[in-house]
This record gives sequence, structure tokens and C-alpha cells, in this order.
Amino acid sequence: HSVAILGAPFSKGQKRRGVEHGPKAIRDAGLVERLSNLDYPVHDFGDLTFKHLEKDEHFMHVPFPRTVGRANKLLSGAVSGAVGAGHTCIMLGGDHSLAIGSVEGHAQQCPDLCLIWVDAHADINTPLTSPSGNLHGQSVAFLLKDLQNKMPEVPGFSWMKPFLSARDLVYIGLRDVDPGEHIILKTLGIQYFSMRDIDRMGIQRVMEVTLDHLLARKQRPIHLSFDIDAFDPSLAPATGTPVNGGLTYREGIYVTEEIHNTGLLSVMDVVEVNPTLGATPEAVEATTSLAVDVIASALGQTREGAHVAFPKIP
Ligand SMILES: N/C(=N\O)NCCC[NH3+]
Ligand SMILES: [Mn+2]
Ligand SMILES: [Mn+2]
Ligand SMILES: [Mn+2]
Repeated sequence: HSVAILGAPFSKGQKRRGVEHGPKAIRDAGLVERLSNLDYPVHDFGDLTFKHLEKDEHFMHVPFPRTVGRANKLLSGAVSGAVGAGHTCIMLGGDHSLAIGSVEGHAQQCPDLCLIWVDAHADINTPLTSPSGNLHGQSVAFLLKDLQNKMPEVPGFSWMKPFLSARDLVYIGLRDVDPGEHIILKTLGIQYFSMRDIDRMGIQRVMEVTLDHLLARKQRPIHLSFDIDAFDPSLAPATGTPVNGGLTYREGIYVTEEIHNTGLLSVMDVVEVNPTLGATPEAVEATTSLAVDVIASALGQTREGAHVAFPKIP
């Protein structure tokens, strides 16, 4: 299969500047070269161009609803096109509001997809429960059929309707969940593994239960939405909402190795890399090279090495 890279330089799902420079920073860390070593064709589709809408008043306390909605409508078409052309798609953010368009576009091609959300945060606030109003903390609420009676009509999102069932979603890495989100997780019975669960069970058991939960009944395409802030801030400091006590490097790579080994990865988002937030150039480089490592691992790079069927031992 071939890999499509899609850059989404977008930041209006939150208030900090700089996350729109994520795609370039991840490419500058050598993404295309690393993936070319993996022996499949890599198509870099470049970056989408997002319009900033002049008139875009708040909806309740939600900023830029129409700008975020339009960006996700554009992204949805691009992801749908890439998946429809047979590519495994890597979407480079940009903030996590982009998952609305990425998952929706993926679902246009693969309505039976399942979603693995790797993140310090649940991003499942509704406009009514969100403390900040920022749409990057509400992405999952826009996707779930089970939340529709709790969601107001947000301007800019009339192009889509929710399609995902709560049972088709698993969270890994949670450690900063708002009260309104916790009520939703519990009420909908969403399967999640917080950092405490990872401490108790170990990442191997977490992945076993995650993949059984999502795939035992039926094998189907996986959408992996990876927020770089799932990692401990010591590993990924250049991000907008760092939270102590995150994934180790080895835990994060194990997650992506296990997902690769299903052979079912279809779309991966890598979001919230903000190269303007690293305290030093080394901090930025640590964050961007980590993003490249998790993408390469999700696409089949192995720690034990690999070789083709031949050559014989020289
Ligand atoms: N990185 C973030 N989500 O993944 N920030 C917004 C969530 C804050 N509750
Ligand atoms: Mn192609
Ligand atoms: Mn997120
Ligand atoms: Mn996050």
C-alpha cells in the first residue's frame, strides 16, 4: 500500500499561536525520508490552504466556529480522497479540532472504522460543558451519535452529521479530564485507559484489551488520532497543553507497533505539535523527531530491524 501525507496548518481550534507550523516542523524533522526507508511509495500531498473567515462571531463562548467548521469540511474531502485512492493517510496538524474532518472524511470511505484516541485529554466536551469553548477540546463530541441530544447546532458544522458509536472508540493516555467529560465517559460507557490504568495493567495488556474491544467482533479499519501531548512533557515539550505523567517513549512506540501489526491502520492524525512553544531549539527538535518516530512506527518501522525475503546471508 502507499502512504499519503496531508499537512493541515490550522490553529483556530484553540487560542495559542504556532500550532499551524506543526506540519512544516514535522517535515523538517525528516518525515518523508524516514518513510521512504520503509519501502513503500510515499505521496506528500503538501499542505491544505485554510481560509480565515472575516465574520466569525463566537457561538456561545466558542471562538471561530465557522472557520473551524470550514477547515474541517475541506480536510474531510482531502482525507476521503486520499483513503479512496487507496492510501494510508497521515494527517499532520495543526490542533486537534482537525480530527473532526479527518475522522469524518475517513468514515465517508470506511463507515465501519474504529477510533483509537491517544491523548492526555478526552476532547469530548460539548459547547455546554467546555470550560474554555475551544473546539480542539470538543472534537469527539462532534463525532458521536450517542451525544447528539446533548449537542447544539454549531454554525459551520451543518455539512456533517455524527456517525461514530461510543463502543467504537477507545482512549489511551488520559490524565486531564474535565468533570463534564468524565460524566460523558461514564454515562456512555466509553472504554478508556488513563495513565493510572497503564500503570496498573502495563501497556502490553492495555493494547491487548483495546484491540480485542475494537476488533474481536469484526476486523475493520483503524483511525489513530495521536495528540503529541499524550507523551510526557519531558519528551514532547513543544505543545499547547502539556500535562505531567505522560507516556514514556517506549509506551508510545509500543502502542503504534501494536496498531501496525493489526495491518488495519488506515488514517493517523498527529496533532498539537507547536514548534513555537519549545523553550529551546533542542526542545522543539525533540518534539518533532518524536512525531516522526511514532509515525514511522505506526507504518511498520520496527525496533528489532527488518529485511526483505532475500538476500541470503552474505
Ligand atoms: N490538547 C488538548 N486536548 O487534547 N487541549 C484541550 C483539552 C483541554 N481540556
Ligand atoms: Mn498513489
Ligand atoms: Mn487532543
Ligand atoms: Mn491533548
